[in-house]
Amino acid sequence: MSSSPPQGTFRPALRPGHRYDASAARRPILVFEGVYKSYRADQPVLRGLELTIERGEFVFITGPSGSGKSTLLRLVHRTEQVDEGRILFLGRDIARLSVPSVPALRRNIGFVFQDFKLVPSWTVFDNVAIALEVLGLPSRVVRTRVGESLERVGLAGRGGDRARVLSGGEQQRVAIARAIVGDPALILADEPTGNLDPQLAIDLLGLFEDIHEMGTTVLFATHDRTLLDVRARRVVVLDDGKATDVPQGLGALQELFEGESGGEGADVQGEGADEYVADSGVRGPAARQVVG
Ligand SMILES: Nc1ncnc2c1ncn2[C@@H]1O[C@H](COP(=O)(O)OP(=O)(O)OP(=O)(O)O)[C@@H](O)[C@H]1O
Repeated sequence: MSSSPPQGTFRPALRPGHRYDASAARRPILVFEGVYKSYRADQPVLRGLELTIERGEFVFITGPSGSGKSTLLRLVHRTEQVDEGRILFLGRDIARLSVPSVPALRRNIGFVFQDFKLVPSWTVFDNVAIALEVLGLPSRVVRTRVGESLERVGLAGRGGDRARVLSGGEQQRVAIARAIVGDPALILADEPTGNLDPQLAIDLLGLFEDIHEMGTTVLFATHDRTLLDVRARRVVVLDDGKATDVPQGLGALQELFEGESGGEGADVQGEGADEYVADSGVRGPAARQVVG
């Protein structure tokens, strides 16, 4: 049922035309119930995964390479579909959302990728603005909100620069600005610091923490042990297709990380526009502009 939200509250809108659902806003933001996912029948990735994320949490998702961290995030974003089980976003089963409702889901979710997925030849401003332009917002609103977002990530005044002239850390800040410009309830970050040196990685983590402080739920997938040690946070380990909470300070992470070699390389300047548009469920003239 739709009604007016109290001032300053989160406005979940999971169906086109439904601007606010008061009961949805009280539910855990994400519940995984018996989730199974495999890409090949003989290699299941998630096997009956159970996990609840409350609104306002900051949760690290970690685990060995290939344990399914990216898969889990992609299932939430409906880039992949569960084989069995349910993922409830504010009480609604993501797998059961109709195709026209998927963009509404994604409007509530910002996604930050390891390889940034910027368009190198575009300006910083345009790389962020695209997330709002595809929603058809007036250019005056887009200008204001992009300016605010760039300020939040420490890039005020850089809007006119081409993305390709920015450092890796700055490019990831642009990607974060793009993820938050729509004021999402949830940020999914998939190894967002994997291409950055250790100090930059810690700086970037601080930025995600600032965003979290403003009320956004953050799911941060990483196998960078250093980041997990920066501050006591909820840490969920994926292994054998299941999710387990790791008690802080019990040395459990030590065992997990033995033999792990840290982040993998990726193409920083990779052509990201097509994937971003595809991932965003963006269609229509703006999408053609991006892809073209
Ligand atoms: N689109 C796909 N098609 C086939 N197999 C896939 C696909 N995506 C992932 N996989 C496989 O599923 C498993 C889990 O991959 P995923 O990328 O989710 O793990 P991860 O924990 O994020 O790994 P990493 O830490 O190395 O990034 C891996 O064995 C991977 O090869």
